[in-house]
Amino acid sequence: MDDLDSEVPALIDVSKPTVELRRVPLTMITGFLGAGKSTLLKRILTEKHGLRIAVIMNEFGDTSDIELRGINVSDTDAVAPDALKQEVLELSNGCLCCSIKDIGVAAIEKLMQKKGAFDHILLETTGLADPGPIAELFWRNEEFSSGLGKEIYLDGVICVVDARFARAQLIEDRMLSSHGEFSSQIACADVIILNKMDLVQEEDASETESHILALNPSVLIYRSTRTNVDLKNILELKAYSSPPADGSRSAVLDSSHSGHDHLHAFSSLQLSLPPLSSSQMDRLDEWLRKLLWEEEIIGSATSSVSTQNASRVQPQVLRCKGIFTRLDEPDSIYILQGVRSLYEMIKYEGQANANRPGKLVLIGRGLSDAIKTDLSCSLELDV
Ligand SMILES: Nc1nc2c(ncn2[C@@H]2O[C@H](COP(=O)(O)OP(=O)(O)OP(=O)(O)O)[C@@H](O)[C@H]2O)c(=O)[nH]1
Repeated sequence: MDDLDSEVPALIDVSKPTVELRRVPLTMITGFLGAGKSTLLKRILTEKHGLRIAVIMNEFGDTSDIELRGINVSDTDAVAPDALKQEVLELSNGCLCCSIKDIGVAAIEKLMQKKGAFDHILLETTGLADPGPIAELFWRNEEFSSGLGKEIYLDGVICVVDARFARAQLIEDRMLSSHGEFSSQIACADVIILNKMDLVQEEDASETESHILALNPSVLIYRSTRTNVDLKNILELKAYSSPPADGSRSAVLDSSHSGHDHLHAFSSLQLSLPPLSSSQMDRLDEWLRKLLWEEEIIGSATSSVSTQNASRVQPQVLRCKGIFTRLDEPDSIYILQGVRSLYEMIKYEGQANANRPGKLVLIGRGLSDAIKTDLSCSLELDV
């Protein structure tokens, strides 16, 4: 991927679960044009839900017409460069609404000056944004950990999907020679709001859900009309410090989807792993580094598709999640979370695992069964 960091990120020591106390959770909202992101934000900014949420958006758009008496525009920074000018509306339901042109760390740093005025941050991205690089901003790399990471943590990525047009959009994305943003948004999401259910039949919605799960087997999907989901389902997810959702409902997708008809399309791979020995855990870590950092042709799609240029395709992992157990540590589980080239493995003690099997979920491009074989060989497992 062109925008991947060329430098190998340092692996952070995360042997103890990070304490999330006092840090403010941040949720990213993505979704294709017209899916219902503004509708969701408007709801949050106007409804009485008792939550103090700060919403950051690129610029006041549909929500600028919120007719609330006594709206108080404060903190307009007259000397800041255009991109950093931020307006904060303090709303009567306790929310803060912020507008900034360039969403990024600077916008959040500025918002954090109002710390204490809110308990959660929602960050809206534009309909065409690939959330991957933005999510990476909030990853616990060293720079983030020593700065803004002390104040906020990425709680999860929500994607609002138009139930009426999603299927067509996904099919269109598959035709592209490079992946489309829509697929990328779905691949990166922890929760999908399947919106505009009033416009579709049940069977269409189920089919769309299958397409979504094929791309991202561990995502949670909530159906909605006018984004009327319970906010509890999208806030406080702790998606980056919890194991992947039980993939049982997406079992159909497992490797069957990876032999996809188009090499450039996103797909997912789900691998089951037995409890591992300590040396297998070391080799797993080595293998992940090879896959995520070196982008070697571990499992190029050549094995499933015999086209001449297939050997040019390298696996590119956008998101990985996993849960592993160790034979020598029956009271611990290890959770893997990764966005693109950054990943971490967190050990949770006091979790009787009864040697339950582990699993690894990879979401990206050019994933094929050859990756499974490569991992099995590395760990000396029977395939
Ligand atoms: N029928 C129907 N219309 C909806 C629903 N949710 C939102 N809409 C309408 O769909 C249109 C687009 O909704 P927005 O919330 O503006 O979508 P958006 O994702 O913010 O769009 P962009 O800002 O262009 O990316 C608006 O006219 C909404 O009123 C729904 O559940 N059903």
